[in-house]
Amino acid sequence: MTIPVSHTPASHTPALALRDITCRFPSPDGQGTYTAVADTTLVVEAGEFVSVVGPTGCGKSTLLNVAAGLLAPSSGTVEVFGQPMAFDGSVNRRAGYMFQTDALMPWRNAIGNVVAGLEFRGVARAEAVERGQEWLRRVGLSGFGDRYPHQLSGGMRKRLALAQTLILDPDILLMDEPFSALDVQTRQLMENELLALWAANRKSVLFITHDLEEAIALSDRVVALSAGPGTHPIGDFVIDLPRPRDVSEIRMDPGFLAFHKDIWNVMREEVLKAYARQRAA
Ligand SMILES: Nc1ncnc2c1ncn2[C@@H]1O[C@H](COP(=O)(O)OP(=O)(O)OP(=O)(O)O)[C@@H](O)[C@H]1O
Repeated sequence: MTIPVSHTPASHTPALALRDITCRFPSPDGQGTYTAVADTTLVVEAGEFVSVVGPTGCGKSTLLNVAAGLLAPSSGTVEVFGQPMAFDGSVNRRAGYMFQTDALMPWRNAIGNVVAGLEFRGVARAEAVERGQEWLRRVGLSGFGDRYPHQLSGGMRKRLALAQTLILDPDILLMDEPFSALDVQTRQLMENELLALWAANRKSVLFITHDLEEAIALSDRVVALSAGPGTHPIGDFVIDLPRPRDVSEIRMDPGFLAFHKDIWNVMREEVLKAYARQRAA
């Protein structure tokens, strides 16, 4: 007998759905509360690459932390593939993370870093190493397995961190300005590598960046946020530029320039507001 698992086709269930999220923090003077994010709904469909852009300090990382299960919103709900997130101290187990600063362990060599997550999950050493070598190959680091993080360049460390995240085969990738510390050329190489890996095995991606060009070059959709307080989406743009994309070539595409103009028109005032507030603080 065949038991139906679900009546809802998987493609109709978003990978990630943040609904009516508000996040308040104690205000810096300790006298009241600061509403960083207000009534924000953000949905990432299965297999979709969504970038969130917004002025500095607007609440991008706050939203990512909510999606990761690391921060309980003051109000609102989060669903991961249709399952409500409990915010009971457990993180979003369907997600892998990549932050601005990588999470490499300096005392482990490259292969040791790549397999760490598998080992924590109880995968036998031999199998973990075999899969780790395969991932080092995929990110162009075969032959570097015995190097320690300090012996690798910034770009190599990023590729290692990417392998460390992807080896666990997360359904959702949460990325917070992962390439912002890299020089422009290395950054574009990494962005292309990320797109190639994503195209090979469509994960759902929520990518935070303050760089509008990076957002347009990578994404299926770009969500622009207002300045804080009370940050909320002010624009949602479907980026229907052709794929596969080369991030440096796509920047010359007239369609790219049109998206840049449209989104920047929406963001300009918010960026100026955030800048003025930071100067006044
Ligand atoms: N744990 C916290 N306690 C108090 N205030 C916080 C906390 N986390 C974030 N904030 C405030 O919420 C606002 C949004 O911060 P967040 O880091 O999410 O912004 P961001 O858009 O990621 O910034 P950036 O572009 O500079 O990385 C800021 O004003 C920040 O000071």
